[in-house]
Formats: sequence, structure tokens, C-alpha cells
Amino acid sequence: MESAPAVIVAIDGPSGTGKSSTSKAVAARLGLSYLDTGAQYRAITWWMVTNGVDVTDPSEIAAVAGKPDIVSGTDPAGPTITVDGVDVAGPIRTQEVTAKVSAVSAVPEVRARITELQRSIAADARTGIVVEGRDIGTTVLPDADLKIFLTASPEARAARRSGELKNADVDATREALIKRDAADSSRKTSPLAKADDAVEVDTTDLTLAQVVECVVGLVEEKRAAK
Ligand SMILES: Nc1ncnc2c1ncn2[C@@H]1O[C@H](COP(=O)(O)OP(=O)(O)O)[C@@H](O)[C@H]1O
Ligand SMILES: Nc1ccn([C@@H]2O[C@H](COP(=O)(O)OP(=O)(O)O)[C@@H](O)[C@H]2O)c(=O)n1
Repeated sequence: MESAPAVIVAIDGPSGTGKSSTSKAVAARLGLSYLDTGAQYRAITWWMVTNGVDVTDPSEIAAVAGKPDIVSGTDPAGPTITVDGVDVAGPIRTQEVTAKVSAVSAVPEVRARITELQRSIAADARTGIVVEGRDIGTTVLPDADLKIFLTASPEARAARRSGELKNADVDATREALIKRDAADSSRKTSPLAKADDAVEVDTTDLTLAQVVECVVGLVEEKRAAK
């Protein structure tokens, strides 16, 4: 029997809409690989900060964008991320990296490098892959079999995020999210955007389990039609 063709799923949307949790669960359920592209942009930002690069200067960022070696492990049960062999899963989630990542990810040389890495990881995924980010459906994998664009109200997103961070103030978290989304949506090179052929799912009043069911159903429909 021939094995099923690889299926490529792109999941995009603003921060806190449930991309990572949904993508991991869908990939695990369907036996697919999983790639968190936000973690890659956070990793290159962490490297810039650690190496004293002035992240307010795009030309300084561009000049060293090719230096760090970023490797992503794509098992949805235990995704990993290293920079030059160092495990950075923890350090990439600090407030400092979160505050600086939009500036670094807006630099075209950074996007070109990370996009190439993402495409090669997707091409290597034997059974297929769920790739989550901001520009996967529009730019990185425009021929994906299924594109999902997750949304949720800023209040729901801030409540979810501040639930994860100890002592986080919901209002401050909401303002920070809105600011980062605005930066990500307004940059020139491949901004956060819904692809014309993406299915939009508003997760404000859905549980994570409901979102996962919805996406698994859509992937299965696409697989059946392949
Ligand atoms: N539909 C949902 N309802 C409630 N909480 C959710 C839902 N989806 C995700 N979450 C929670 O919200 C937080 C942010 O989700 P995450 O998947 O990291 O979002 P994103 O990757 O879009 O930033 C996590 O703590 C996650 O468990
Ligand atoms: N495909 C992507 C994914 C993330 N990013 C950038 O990386 C940042 C962090 O992404 P993330 O997915 O870890 O963010 P959270 O929503 O998890 O907080 C975003 O705010 C964007 O600036 C991007 O530019 N393109």
C-alpha cells in the first residue's frame, strides 16, 4: 500500500489566539511534525541580545543575521529549539526577548534566512507538518493544503497570556499584545495577515478542545480529497 501524501497545514494569527496549543495537539493527533516559527524568531532575537547587537538598528541586525545556527526539533510531544547547540527554550520566553522580537523579525535579511529554514523543515517532514506563525499561509508555504487563521478578542487573549505568566497584570498584558500585533501587522516584509484562502476561526468562546476538533476535521477533509 502506498503511504498517504504528506499534508501541510499553516496556522497563523495574532498572539494568544491558541496557535501553539492547537498546532501541537493537531500534529500529535494526526501523526504530523510541528514547527513553532515564533520560537525561531525569538531564538535569533535572543542571540542578538546576548551578543550585544543594537536591535534598534536594522542594518546592524541585517549584518549578522546569517551568524546564529538555529535548529528546531519538530516532535509535537516535545518540540525543541537550540542556537549554536545551546538549548534556548527557556531564555526565548523572557520579557526582554518578547519586547524586542518584533523589531528583529521585521528585518528582511532575518525573514529571508528564517523563511528558507522553515521551507526546508517542511519539505523534510515525511508525513506532513503543522507550521504556526504569522506569515505561513501568505508567504512561507503559500501552497499549504490547509490554511487556518485564528483570532480572539484582545480581552480573551490577554486573560490567557496573563494566566501563563506569574504576577502578570491583565491590562498591561493586553496593551503589550496589542502593541506587538500592530508592529507585526504593519511591517513591510511579510506582515501578519490572513491569506485569502485561509479558514478564519474565532476562538474567543471556544475551548481549546473545540478548536482542535475543528482543525482536525478540516485536515481530514483535505486528506480525503487528496
Ligand atoms: N480556545 C482556548 N480557550 C482557552 N484558552 C486557550 C485556548 N487556546 C489556547 N488557550 C490557552 O491560551 C494560552 C495561549 O495559547 P497559545 O497556544 O500559546 O497561543 P499563541 O500560540 O497563539 O500565542 C495558553 O495558555 C493556552 O493553553
Ligand atoms: N511566522 C512568524 C512567527 C513569529 N514572528 C515574530 O515572532 C514574534 C513571536 O512569535 P510567537 O508566536 O512566539 O508569539 P506568541 O504569540 O507566542 O507570544 C511575533 O510577535 C513576530 O514578531 C514572525 O514575525 N513571523
